[in-house]
Amino acid sequence: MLTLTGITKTYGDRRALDDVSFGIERGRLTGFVGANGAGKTTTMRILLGLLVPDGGTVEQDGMVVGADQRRRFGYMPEERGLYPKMKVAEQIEYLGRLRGMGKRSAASATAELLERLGLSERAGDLVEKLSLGNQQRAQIAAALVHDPDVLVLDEPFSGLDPLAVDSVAGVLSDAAARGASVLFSSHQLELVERLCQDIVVIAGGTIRASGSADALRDQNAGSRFELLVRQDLEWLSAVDGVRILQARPGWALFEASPETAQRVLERAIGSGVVSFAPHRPSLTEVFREVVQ
Ligand SMILES: Nc1ncnc2c1ncn2[C@@H]1O[C@H](COP(=O)(O)OP(=O)(O)OP(=O)(O)O)[C@@H](O)[C@H]1O
Repeated sequence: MLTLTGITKTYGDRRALDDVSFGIERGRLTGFVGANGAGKTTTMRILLGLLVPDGGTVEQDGMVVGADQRRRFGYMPEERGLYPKMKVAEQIEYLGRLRGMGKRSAASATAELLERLGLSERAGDLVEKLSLGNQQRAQIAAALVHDPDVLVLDEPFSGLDPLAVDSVAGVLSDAAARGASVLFSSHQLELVERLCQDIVVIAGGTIRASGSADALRDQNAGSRFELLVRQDLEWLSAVDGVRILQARPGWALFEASPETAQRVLERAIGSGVVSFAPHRPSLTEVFREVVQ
């Protein structure tokens, strides 16, 4: 488990991170979400040792992370950084060798990753000849080539076509299945919801929520209920303490205390209730709620 504790970072007089703490578990994908300027890149750069925090610690299994552990990290920075004049496969192999791989294992890991990411045919092209999306796939291969223990990726899915999204999702999930701790930032909440077991939400430099996606959805289920009846539901808006969030004929999503919800249910029984249940929010709804 990789743990950040009490991280603060100030740029000039602007506080970018304020007491940021969360964990990234092995064997799971953790999605890092937050609006523009929330502090994701700053956090990831600190995690990778590219930026020094003003305070706080980064630990792996209880030990402060240093250069040795970071050799087993893989990362894709916000500013994509491959050499434009080098051939794709040569470059990924070279990066693998820099991280201590033998020539043959670097070559075979590169070939396998390029194949999985749909880039085999471009292996001999110069990086600068690739489209931006293909450069991004090459960058992801570079982050993964040495089979890292920890993977940190700044928006690995931005600008990728749907097939590329699927292949990148596949290689990240496999890395997690082999025991890596994987953290990636994204603005695509539906994708994060589909892929990630764990979520961290940041806003204005503070962590607003973190934990398993299921737990976050349950914790935020709170006071929302969904009601489906056979007859009309016009009476619902007149019930004291009910706030209707969405409604269609015979169906409504509303907010109410448990006691009020109980009264609604009693009334609904007379309207031919089909279903009545607490509403489990989507990640997008949780996100809106916790960043407010
Ligand atoms: N080098 C810097 N100098 C001054 N301020 C900075 C610097 N880098 C980031 N900031 C500020 O720190 C805050 C956090 O920025 P950061 O890049 O970490 O956000 P982010 O969540 O990654 O945003 P985005 O989704 O837009 O990439 C912002 O207010 C940003 O303007």
